Order: sequence, then structure tokens, then C-alpha cells
Amino acid sequence: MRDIPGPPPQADGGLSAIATAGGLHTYQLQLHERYGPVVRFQLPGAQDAVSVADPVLLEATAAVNERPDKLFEFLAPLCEAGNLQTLPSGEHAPLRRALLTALAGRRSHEAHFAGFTALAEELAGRWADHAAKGPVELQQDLSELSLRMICRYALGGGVDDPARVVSAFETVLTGYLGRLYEQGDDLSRAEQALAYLREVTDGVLAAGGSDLVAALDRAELSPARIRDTVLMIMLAAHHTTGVAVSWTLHLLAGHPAEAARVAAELDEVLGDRTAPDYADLKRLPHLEMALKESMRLYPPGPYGARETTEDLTLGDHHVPAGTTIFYPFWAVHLNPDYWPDPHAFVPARFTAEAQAARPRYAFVPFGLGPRSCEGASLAMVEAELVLAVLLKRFRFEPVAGHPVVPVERFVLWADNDIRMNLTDRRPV
Ligand code: HEM
Repeated sequence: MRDIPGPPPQADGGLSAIATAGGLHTYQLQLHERYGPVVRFQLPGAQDAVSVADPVLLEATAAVNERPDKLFEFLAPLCEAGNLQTLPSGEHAPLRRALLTALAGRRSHEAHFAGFTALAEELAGRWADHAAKGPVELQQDLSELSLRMICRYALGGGVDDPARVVSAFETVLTGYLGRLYEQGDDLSRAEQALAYLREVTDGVLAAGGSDLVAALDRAELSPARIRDTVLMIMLAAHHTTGVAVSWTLHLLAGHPAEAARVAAELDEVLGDRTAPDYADLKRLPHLEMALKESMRLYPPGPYGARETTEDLTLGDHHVPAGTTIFYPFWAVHLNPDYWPDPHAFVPARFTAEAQAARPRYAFVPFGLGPRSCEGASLAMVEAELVLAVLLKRFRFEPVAGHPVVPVERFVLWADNDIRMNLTDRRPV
């Protein structure tokens, strides 16, 4: 470990270094620029973490199947039967299998596609009514839409007040995450919000008829673990997908030539239709490339972490068992060795040929290995559908004077949301 380069340890556990850099991401970029692709550094919850920003070196970590307890402790209060993020691999494996059965089946995506489309069109209708009155707020509305979708898709029920649920998750995460960063210790708002989320979860469970709950039952998970999983899926599915779509709309609005390419593709494939069929998604490569390029530049989940259970070799470095491996997904996406002019928005980086020419883990918006995102394929279907419906119908124009500033709050939000003025693309 001592041979791994990194800054000298600080008495405050690295907090001030992160703050001075302007946040964890900027700190990561600075560390890797200065010390190379493998860096030892301090992080709240991990005194001696090793960050790996090279996709080829990431290969050596891809089989690691444990997460460090301390780093994810802030999520423990959300679970009643053991923190789902840090379950030992033996307990995690049956849960992962059940989740993939319910979330990753193509047939199931196809079967729910009409329901997803109805929800996306309902939002488009509301935005059309609102457009004359002023700008819309993308992240708020799109996170609510994703929440509605996951509740109908996997959880068997609707959700009465999605705005309140989205805001309750926000309060819970900022409350408990703040504790990790020693900011504020009054958890009463977070506790109240969590109590409300548990009520909503119980309501969703009582509605019954959920493919996901059926799969969790078949895996013989305890009732408490099933409840925890439903809550965690509501959390994991809504704001991630909501911000992925929002960042894509933001980037396309700032790149009119790319937006025109996507709009022309939609006009050609959809004709007069307002939404794609499931099979149409394959015929929208420019839309998919724009989404991937947006998740490269603004990965909704910018970090991950693992704990090694055996010694590892990372390039020239020896990493002993028990080490926290930090995954700076965002910095990996900006690694100039694999992404020339890394900050530029260039969807053509994701043609099939260009993707095949890059190492597998150069693009990791859903993480990697046995703890990667179980909702990845579902998220792609949802995001592409929503983008297709919205970009077929509207032209998006950023609100002048409203800055769009990324802020790391569990997922990668834009501070104060992303505001857009909409105009109808359809002929009147
Ligand atoms: C664009 C949307 C999404 C993005 C970018 C995203 C990203 C991620 C990332 C980066 C992780 C951590 C992976 C790692 O540690 O290697 C993760 C975990 C997870 N995600 Fe997603 N996610 C998205 C949507 C969803 C959806 C729709 C669901 C469920 C329906 C979901 C369920 C989960 C679950 C359950 C985990 C925990 C994985 C585990 O510990 O086994 N995610 N996601």
C-alpha cells in the first residue's frame, strides 16, 4: 500500500482537502492528474482508500464482491434487516438474482412498454399545457415520472403523491449523507421523511400484484428484507433515471446540431406517431448515443466502492485484502487517454465501432461486476422512451440567466434544477 502514490494524510480525515478542491469529483480529477491512475487518499469513512481511474486496471477489481461498511453506513437507517448496500456476498447473490429476474427481462420491458408510454405522454401533455405559462423544471418532473414508472412496473401499484416521495428521499439522503460529511446533526426531518417513505412502501406492498415482490418471495427473503428492497428500489430507480434524461435534454439544448440530428431521426422513425414502439428503440441510434454521451459527462451515480477480500495486483501496485477500492466513475469517463477532448459533448463516441475500440470499463455509468446496477437495462429502456416522446414533441430552450451547476448530492443533480422553455415541434 505504501508504494501507492497519494497526498500526505491529514488530521481531519481528508475533509478539508475535498472542500478546498470544490467537491469530491474535482478532488478526484486533481488527484489522478497529479499522482496517476492509482491513488491512495483519505475519504470520510475510509482512512486509506485506493482510487482507480484507468479502465484497464479496473478489470483487476471487477470480481470483488463486497462493499465497505463504513462508507455506506449512511444508508443503514433506510433498512430494517441489514444494509442492502453492504450485504455479504452470500446474502447478496440470491437478492441480485431475484432483482435481475424482475427488472432485466426483455419480455417484461416489452409488456410494460405501453404503460410507460402512457405515463410519458401524460407528462408531455402537462408540459404542453404549462409551456405558455413559463419554463418547466426538468429534474423534479422527470424524477417523479421515473418513480411512477418503477412503482407501476416492479412494485405493483401507483404512488399517490410522487412529488412528496421524491422530496422525502431527498431529505433522507441529505440528512444521513450530511452526517458522513459532518454537516448538521439534526436528523429529525430525515427521520420524519423516512417514516413517511415506510408508510408509502407499506401501501405499495399492500397493493400486491408485484412481479418484483413475487420474485423476492420465491427467493425466500424475509418480509423485512422484502420491505427494505422495495424502498431501496424506489430510491435507486427514480432520481437516477430522472437526472439521466434531464442531463441529456440539457446537453442537446446546448448543441443544436446534435439536437437536430436526433429530431430528424425521430421524425423519420415515428412519422406522425407521438411515441415509439418497443421495437423502434433499436432504430434510434442517435438518441441512444446522445443518452450515453450525457451519462459519460454527467454520470447520475458518480462513484462506487468495494472492499477487497484477497490481495490484488493493480498495475505495479500490490493492494492487500481489506482495502477500500474507490471507483471514481466520473473521472474514469473523463480519462483523456480514452476520451480525447474529454469535456466535449460528442455522441459519435458511441458508434458501435468506437465502443468496440475502447476498453470495456471506460464507460461505467451503471458500475461494474457483481454489485453493478440491476436496473441498468430497464433504465435504458425508460430513458430512451421518455427522451423519444419529449424530443418528438418539444423543442427545448434553456432559460437565460439560470445557471446549470452540477452538484453531488448522492446522485449528480443540477443545483436548483434545469429550467427550459418549451415550444411545440408539431405543425399547428
Ligand atoms: C440511468 C439510471 C441509473 C443509473 C445511472 C444507475 C447507476 C447505478 C450505479 C452507478 C450503481 C452502483 C454500482 C456499483 O457499485 O458498481 C447502481 C446500483 C444499483 N441500482 Fe442503479 N442506476 C440507474 C437506474 C436504476 C434503476 C431503474 C433501478 C431499479 C429499477 C436501479 C437499481 C439499482 C440497485 C438495486 C443497485 C444496487 C446494486 C447492488 O448493490 O447489487 N438503478 N446503480
